[in-house]
Amino acid sequence: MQITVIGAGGLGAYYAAVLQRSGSSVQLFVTPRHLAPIRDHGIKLTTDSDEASVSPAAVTDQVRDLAQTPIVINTVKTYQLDSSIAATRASLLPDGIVLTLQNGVTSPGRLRAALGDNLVVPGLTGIVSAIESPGHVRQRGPQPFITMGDRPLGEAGASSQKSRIIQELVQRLKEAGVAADATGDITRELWKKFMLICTMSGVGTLCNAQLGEWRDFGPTRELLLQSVREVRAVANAHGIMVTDGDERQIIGQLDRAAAAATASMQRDLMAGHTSELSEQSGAVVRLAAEVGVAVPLHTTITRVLSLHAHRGHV
Ligand SMILES: NC(=O)C1=CN([C@@H]2O[C@H](COP(=O)(O)OP(=O)(O)OC[C@H]3O[C@@H](n4cnc5c(N)ncnc54)[C@H](OP(=O)(O)O)[C@@H]3O)[C@@H](O)[C@H]2O)C=CC1
Ligand SMILES: CC(C)(CO)C(=O)C(=O)O
Repeated sequence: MQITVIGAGGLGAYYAAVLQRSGSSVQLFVTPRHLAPIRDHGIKLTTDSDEASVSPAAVTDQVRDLAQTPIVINTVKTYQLDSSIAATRASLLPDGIVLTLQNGVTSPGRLRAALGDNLVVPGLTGIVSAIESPGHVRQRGPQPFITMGDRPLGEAGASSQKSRIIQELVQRLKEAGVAADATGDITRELWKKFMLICTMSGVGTLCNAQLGEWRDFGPTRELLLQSVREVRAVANAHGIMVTDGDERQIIGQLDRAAAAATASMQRDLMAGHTSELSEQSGAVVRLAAEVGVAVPLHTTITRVLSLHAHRGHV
């Protein structure tokens, strides 16, 4: 099966490599700094137990060179989404699908607005992976997973053609060693992950500490609980049925996560890089305003961290 992956960062290089290695034909669209390393040496994939080099079937940084494929996986960061639209459109067959894997809840709608209806399949991934240098990706920890919608965003009944493509992608990911599935309730799953990531990113950066320190200290643990509750309140006010059980599940995941963990947004802000703040706590604030829900903690996080972003570091 032919699959286009947009972006060769932590997610894109990892998924391009494992899909190509397990027999899919991957076309990889990259920014110029990734082109020569991957074209000349393939993707070097380092995991806790293994090291391999995999050459994608095709790699390019030119939209005009892209072939159309039935599946496009968009892995750029949320603040890079607009710049990736031309390549996403050019690499998609008219009856194909685009899978989004960004953290947050806004990417599927943004891509749908740009590309049109019935193409965009929202998804999320559990993985810890990062680029060591262009062409070299390192994945740590347990087996990655991907959960995706069982139909494109906004499509009422699943069209059999699109359902077939989604099931085929799930199968290809499983063959690549990824725990993949498709669900009829992807919006709820996205919001559950949103509760987790906004808390890790927002409270972690505000505290300027590793997860274990602020999670287990009474006063800042209150912020963890408040953050999860605020995001859930926004979800519920938008009609998304995130439950008490979901809330407990997310708090449990935060409690079990490694004490030394930090979110990528925290690391980005600390390093003075562009961050996903506006699509994490910033999006919580915007989405809360739409439904009249008060989110004082995420408002504070957004305001304080935007100062850090403006200054160039935490
Ligand atoms: N990495 C992880 O462990 C996880 C990440 N996520 C989410 O996944 C998303 C991606 O994260 P991650 O992979 O870590 O981010 P990275 O920054 O590592 O990767 C994004 C890549 O996309 C490239 N890119 C940007 N614009 C374009 C474009 N127009 N065309 C082609 N490529 C482009 C970037 O190029 P350049 O390098 O030149 O900037 C970069 O290599 C984020 O939303 C993140 O929150 C979710 C779960 C886990
Ligand atoms: C879940 C987690 C923390 C893993 O990388 C993440 O998505 C991020 O750092 O942005």
